[in-house]
Amino acid sequence: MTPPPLDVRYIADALPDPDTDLAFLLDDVAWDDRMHARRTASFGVPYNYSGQYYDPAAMPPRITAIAARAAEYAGHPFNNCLANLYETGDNTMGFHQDSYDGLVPESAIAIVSLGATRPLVFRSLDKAHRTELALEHGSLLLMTEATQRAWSHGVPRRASTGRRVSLTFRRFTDSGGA
Ligand SMILES: O=C(O)CCC(=O)C(=O)O
Ligand SMILES: [Fe+2]
Repeated sequence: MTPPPLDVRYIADALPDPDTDLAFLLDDVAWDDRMHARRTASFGVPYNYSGQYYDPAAMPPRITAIAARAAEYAGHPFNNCLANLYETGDNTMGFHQDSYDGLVPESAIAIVSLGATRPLVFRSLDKAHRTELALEHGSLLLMTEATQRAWSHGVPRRASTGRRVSLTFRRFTDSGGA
């Protein structure tokens, strides 16, 4: 059986100063504890993510700069950043497809990774195919809407690993995500 096309683009070393970015995110972000699997924070336009409502929040300049870098690779701007903090290997993200409700059609979703390398596992919807990408410190991953339709993705539990932050950037329409 041929797997559906996995239309993703991985760029290693996409950021000029990932160590300082990581320190900023660990020290200065007010992380939200409403989710059990990991801590989160949202910047930019309001967002209904995984059953939680996130108020609009100004993007700190450091995140705006990362968004601009992601925009160069994606070819369009982003107006929301959903940040995920994985403090240990017990912090996870279950298999899911990112919703395009409220997003600009054909826009990319970008994942910037900082800290410990964790695999992002892609599974075809029929579960017949599985592939994984190691998301390294300072990397950027771009995913298309077609990929969300054919594959789910998740960050599984790991026995022993260090802290990781992911920043997921989305481009909402003016009527938005909430
Ligand atoms: O932490 C990651 O790399 C995955 C993030 C993700 O899939 C999401 O926020 O929808
Ligand atoms: Fe996702």
